[in-house]
Amino acid sequence: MAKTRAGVLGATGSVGQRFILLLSNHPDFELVKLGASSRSAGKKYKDACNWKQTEVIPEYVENLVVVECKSEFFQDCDIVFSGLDADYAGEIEKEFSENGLGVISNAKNYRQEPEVPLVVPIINPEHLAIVENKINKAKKEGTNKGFIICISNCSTAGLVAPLKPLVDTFGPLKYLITTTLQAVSGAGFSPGVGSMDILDNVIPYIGGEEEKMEWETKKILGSISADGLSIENIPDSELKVSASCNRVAVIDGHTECVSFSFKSEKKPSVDEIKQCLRDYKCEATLLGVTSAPKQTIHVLEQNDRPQPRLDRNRDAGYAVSVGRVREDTVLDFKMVVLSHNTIIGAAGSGILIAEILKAKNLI
Ligand SMILES: NC(=O)C1=CN([C@@H]2O[C@H](COP(=O)(O)OP(=O)(O)OC[C@H]3O[C@@H](n4cnc5c(N)ncnc54)[C@H](OP(=O)(O)O)[C@@H]3O)[C@@H](O)[C@H]2O)C=CC1
Ligand SMILES: N[C@@H](CC(=O)OP(=O)(O)O)C(=O)O
Repeated sequence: MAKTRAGVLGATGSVGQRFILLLSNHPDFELVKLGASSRSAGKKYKDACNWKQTEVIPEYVENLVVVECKSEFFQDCDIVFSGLDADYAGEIEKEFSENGLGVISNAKNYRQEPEVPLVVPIINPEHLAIVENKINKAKKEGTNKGFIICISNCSTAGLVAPLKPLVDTFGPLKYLITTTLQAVSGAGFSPGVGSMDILDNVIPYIGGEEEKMEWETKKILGSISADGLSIENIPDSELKVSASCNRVAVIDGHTECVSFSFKSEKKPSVDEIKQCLRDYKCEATLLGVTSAPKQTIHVLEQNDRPQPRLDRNRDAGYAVSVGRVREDTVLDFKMVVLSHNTIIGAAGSGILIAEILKAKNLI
């Protein structure tokens, strides 16, 4: 099958670099275009970018010349991934979608639009039906086939991953409380978190993060409207979510301590919860797409797991790890969740979404 031609916006940043690594040597995609700010445009990628990954820059990417983020330069792309700074993503992604391009974005700008799916591909790929409906309509009517799909906030991705199979099996949640320990790569590279701020320290504030977690959870766990064109969030009156977010001196991998209660009086046992998580297979795995995790959720039994350094790369960062599942003295249950913030929390989710779209012949 012919490779799908891909572009990356914000290619020089933390998420952009992850996109490049995940796209290099990918059997389904060919990376053909890199975009960043006018500061980087015109330079070879290796000169424009302050590469901070533990793997080297893929050889063929080093000499690609970075272009400005204008849709006219990306018309040879079948799909565009965005790791743009949110201050600029709004205008740029809009211009791309208005000019016929499909954008899968890590930026927060369009997450709250009801017609834009907010997707954690191992959890709610069914929300992509909105884009499928839009593309089919555009094909039939010869109208603009551009679209935007948003990837969720990275901490929210880890949070909803174990909750969705539990909700599907044991019914809706009523209360949800989470305290996060978030890696520094989540803050990006420009300016990122200074070493004097984070070494020997914990910062108990990440601007806007708690609000995003509390809101996005209700959209991701929400449902598609009857006309198939938008998402209906779980109403605030049905689910109370409280998040407290902290930055810690970890490079990659967000850890979250999560407590929750079901709405129903009839509660599952701890063993039933663990079994439900172990049995869960995401649609990407069932479709057999390239990056799908073999095991979507790893349930760890050791008392001191999951840990970022030891567990973040399970299934190449596309899986989520859950440990310390136990009864809670205030809510029903509590557990610890770990997810790779720049893979399943960001760029990897973008790749997995594109693989699902490709498997369904939508790109
Ligand atoms: N880091 C993470 O774990 C996650 C990040 N996100 C989101 O993804 C996005 C990118 O984050 P991150 O990679 O951390 O950020 P970085 O600061 O590391 O990178 C930002 C990118 O945006 C580009 N850029 C900046 N200004 C402009 C402009 N005016 N026009 C075009 N491009 C511009 C930069 O290019 P240049 O080098 O030329 O300045 C760079 O490529 C953000 O919206 C962030 O909120 C989402 C989930 C997780
Ligand atoms: N705020 C997250 C990363 C991020 O950029 O999130 P969002 O995509 O919601 O802006 C963190 O600091 O770890």
